[in-house]
Amino acid sequence: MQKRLIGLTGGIATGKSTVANYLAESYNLPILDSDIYAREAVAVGSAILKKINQKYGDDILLPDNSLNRQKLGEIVFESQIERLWIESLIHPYVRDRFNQEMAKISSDTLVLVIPLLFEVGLTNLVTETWVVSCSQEQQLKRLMQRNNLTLEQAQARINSQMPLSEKVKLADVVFDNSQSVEMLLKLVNIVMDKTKL
Ligand SMILES: CC(C)(COP(=O)(O)OP(=O)(O)OC[C@H]1O[C@@H](n2cnc3c(N)ncnc32)[C@H](O)[C@@H]1O)[C@@H](O)C(=O)NCCC(=O)NCCS
Ligand SMILES: Nc1ncnc2c1ncn2[C@@H]1O[C@H](COP(=O)(O)OP(=O)(O)OP(=O)(O)O)[C@@H](O)[C@H]1O
Repeated sequence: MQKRLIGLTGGIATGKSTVANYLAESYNLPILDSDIYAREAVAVGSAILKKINQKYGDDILLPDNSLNRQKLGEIVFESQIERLWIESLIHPYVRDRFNQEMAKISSDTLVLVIPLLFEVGLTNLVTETWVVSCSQEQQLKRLMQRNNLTLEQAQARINSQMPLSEKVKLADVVFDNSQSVEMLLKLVNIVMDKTKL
């Protein structure tokens, strides 16, 4: 039987992790998360971190030699050229890690959390696409609060992604996370009930 591979995406800070954590806890579904692999890619001692260090100097590292993510974030979300360079290093690694981990999991249903699912064209990895959405105002507010960003920094991160309205159009299933987390999780229950195989 064809495995059910759910590609969970959305805008930055719209609620993907909230949905993924709930699917893991309440439905016992295995979750693979591209942000985790992207962090693995730049681990201390990795070839990719060395390249980043060579390009941006020692200021891009923290005292323990790990990546200063805040500093790299300021660079890549301000410049498309820098972002494309980082992506060209990290995305092939992330794709390989997905393939490796997917091969190990025997469960019928699997969730792949991929913020850039549509931007990077990874939809061929999944059998259905879920988008978590919310209003622009809420997205900005949640992002600024969670990452302690200014309005300009948060807006730059949002602008670096495909507009949420376009992701909504491309999705098989859309979750409107404009209200409470409880409401979001209720929507997840409804979709899980309806799509039970
Ligand atoms: C720039 C970095 C160091 C900032 O790290 P930080 O800890 O602040 O953010 P984190 O990694 O937790 O990402 C948070 C969110 O930012 C968004 N985001 C990350 N990278 C990108 C990108 N290249 N383009 C658009 N949005 C992005 C995603 O929605 C992601 O969920 C980091 O995001 C990164 O390494 N990005 C490049 C790799 C990448 O494209 N990752 C996306 C998943 S493959
Ligand atoms: N319905 C909601 N009401 C209020 N806050 C919420 C709601 N849903 C999520 N949040 C908060 O918004 C922030 C973003 O949520 P979450 O981390 O799930 O988003 P994400 O899409 O996984 O983000 P990222 O793209 O950065 O990985 C978190 O601080 C979370 O607690």
